[in-house]
Amino acid sequence: MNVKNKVFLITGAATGIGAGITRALVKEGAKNVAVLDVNVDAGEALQNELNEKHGANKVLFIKCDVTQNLDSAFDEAMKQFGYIDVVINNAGIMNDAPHIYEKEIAINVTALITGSLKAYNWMRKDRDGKGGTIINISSIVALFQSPLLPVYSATKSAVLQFSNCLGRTENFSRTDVRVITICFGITDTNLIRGRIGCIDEESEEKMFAYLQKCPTQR
Ligand SMILES: NC(=O)c1ccc[n+]([C@@H]2O[C@H](COP(=O)([O-])OP(=O)(O)OC[C@H]3O[C@@H](n4cnc5c(N)ncnc54)[C@H](O)[C@@H]3O)[C@@H](O)[C@H]2O)c1
Ligand SMILES: CCCCC[C@H](O)/C=C/C=C\C=C\C=C\[C@@H](O)[C@@H](O)CCCC(=O)O
Repeated sequence: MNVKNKVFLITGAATGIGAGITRALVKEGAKNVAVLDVNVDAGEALQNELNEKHGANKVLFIKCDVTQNLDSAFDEAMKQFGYIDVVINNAGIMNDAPHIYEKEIAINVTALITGSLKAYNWMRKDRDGKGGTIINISSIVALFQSPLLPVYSATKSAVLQFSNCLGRTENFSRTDVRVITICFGITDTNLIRGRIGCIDEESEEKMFAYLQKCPTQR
């Protein structure tokens, strides 16, 4: 994809993969990037770092919990930049613990679908838009059965299936909106550091031991 002079919105981009994508986009000549995240300190630090390096107002941090104020945060980005060419739904957590998994589904699935449909309705050329691209972040665990992360894996399979269905040729040909899914493998970010909540203690111990052996932990 040629990113030059394009406007991007990316959720969960204050740290990790999203922050890495943001850095790469501005380096490659993106016009603007709206960074949405709940982590205000990291989001503002990224905004300030990249604006100092690449020019004022290149990156705009907007505080956003994708389960609470996604709609108004997307509207704020649109108001600031006038159009969004590419929306990247990247915000995600990995925690299958009994008291957290519903939040995991809300962030990884519900908010991602809400963000995709909002972007789709903005961009579709059969509704006054000018086309665009939606990129949804899934995982390699969408593609095989991982015994240690059943809920997280289900959320990432849901992302893949939803995105592939929305992006089908029948939809693309009338809307000019491309929908792309990226299934990352293990990547060294906060997501895989420390202990990860699992469905029970046995799984949590196995997960901890597994991650200790990963090259990213060395
Ligand atoms: N790291 C990996 O191994 C890996 C592999 C495959 C896919 N992924 C996916 O990549 C995406 C990014 O994860 P990462 O590895 O960079 O982890 P990360 O924890 O560094 O980044 C996730 C970001 O999402 C933000 N976030 C969390 N909840 C939010 C909410 N409710 N609203 C707004 N922002 C919120 C966090 O503040 C954080 O900045 C996730 O969807 C994750 O599932 C990660
Ligand atoms: C395990 C880290 C999860 C990171 C999630 C991210 O989205 C990417 C994941 C990529 C690969 C994950 C592999 C997971 C494998 C484990 O579920 C399990 O199969 C390993 C077996 C360990 C054991 O049972 O002792």
